[in-house]
Amino acid sequence: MFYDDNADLSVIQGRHVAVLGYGSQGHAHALSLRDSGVDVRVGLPEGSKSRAKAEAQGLRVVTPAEAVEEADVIVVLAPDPAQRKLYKEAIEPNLVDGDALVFGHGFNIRFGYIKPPAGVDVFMVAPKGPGHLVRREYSEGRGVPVLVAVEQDATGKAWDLALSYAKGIGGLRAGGIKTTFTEETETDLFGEQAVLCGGVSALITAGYETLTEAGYQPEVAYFECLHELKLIVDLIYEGGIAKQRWSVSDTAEYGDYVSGPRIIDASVKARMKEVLGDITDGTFAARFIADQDAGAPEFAEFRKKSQEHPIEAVGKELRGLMAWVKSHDDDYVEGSAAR
Ligand SMILES: NC(=O)C1=CN([C@@H]2O[C@H](COP(=O)(O)OP(=O)(O)OC[C@H]3O[C@@H](n4cnc5c(N)ncnc54)[C@H](OP(=O)(O)O)[C@@H]3O)[C@@H](O)[C@H]2O)C=CC1
Ligand SMILES: CC[C@](O)(C(C)=O)C(=O)O
Ligand SMILES: [Mg+2]
Ligand SMILES: [Mg+2]
Repeated sequence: MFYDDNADLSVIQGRHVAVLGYGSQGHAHALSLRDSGVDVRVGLPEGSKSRAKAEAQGLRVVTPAEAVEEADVIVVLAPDPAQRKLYKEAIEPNLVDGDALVFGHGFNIRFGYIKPPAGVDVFMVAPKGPGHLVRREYSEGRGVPVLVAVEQDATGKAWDLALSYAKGIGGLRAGGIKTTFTEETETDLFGEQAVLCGGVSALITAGYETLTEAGYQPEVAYFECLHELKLIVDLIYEGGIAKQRWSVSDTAEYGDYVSGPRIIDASVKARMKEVLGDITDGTFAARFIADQDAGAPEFAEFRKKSQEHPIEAVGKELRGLMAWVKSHDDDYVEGSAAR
């Protein structure tokens, strides 16, 4: 594990950084690096709706090509499917030997959509958390753990720079782990699909549907299967699964042992292995990129269907009645997954 004492902030402070993209991760990296005393400019296309936000937050915005030309550390934080074209059009023509190309996730390198030239450093600092929380934690003096990998060390100094960058966004306050682009990409895609996003969303929805279809009140089902999850996860975050079992009733703990494995049984684990297989052999990446290249019709349909689920309407109403449950993010539009 790497912590703040293992990195020298002056390394990244001595470079010129271009953050391309100002979404979930882009705004967090750009603002936290700026607050860590680093020279940062943001690269966004003319007409990008993020331009006004970055400027309002005190950052200088230029086009991606101008940003790459000015800088010697180029951070690729546009959406994964947009990175290939961004690289071809704005990054590759303006890269010079000695520059560093930085990623927040290894997708485009792991699946071969981007192939950097030999003379540049290529590294990754991948926060293990959503960008809005990466920024929130940094601002509150804490951090989100990061995975750090060097794919290409052209200058012989890529590790020092990568760790310095990780310190600049607050990642080494929480801890950094050395990894590879392959390990980060495959575990990250698996985690978000099987557990953190796909698995949890499907579990919540199935629980809610089971209760409401049996005639229980939707509001009771929402509190039981969604709202209380945060309170339970807070205990797991603080003290592992054991602490959750320490706080819940013996009735709940016994029911956990009896019924948990009936829900998440060996067949679920077998399907998790299939999901991991689709990730490692490139099936998932190819399906995602093909849909994006076709204008994302499958993605749009998935989003529409999930946003129309009754759990979202019930949740909106109930959250509106709890003054303390409010979004920390001014630009979040209630009920929409789109950024
Ligand atoms: N979201 C997360 O929390 C995490 C993301 N990552 C990784 O970080 C990277 C960025 O993901 P994320 O933050 O979700 O991305 P977002 O979807 O939030 O990125 C959107 C931003 O990118 C801009 N953008 C879109 N196209 C371009 C382009 N061609 N050139 C420059 N900017 C562009 C958008 O501008 P506009 O407003 O005009 O659309 C917007 O500012 C990915 O590699 C992802 O896997 C890693 C860990 C967690
Ligand atoms: C869990 C989703 C994630 O991998 C993340 C926030 O870490 C992502 O790609 O957004
Ligand atoms: Mg992740
Ligand atoms: Mg991810």
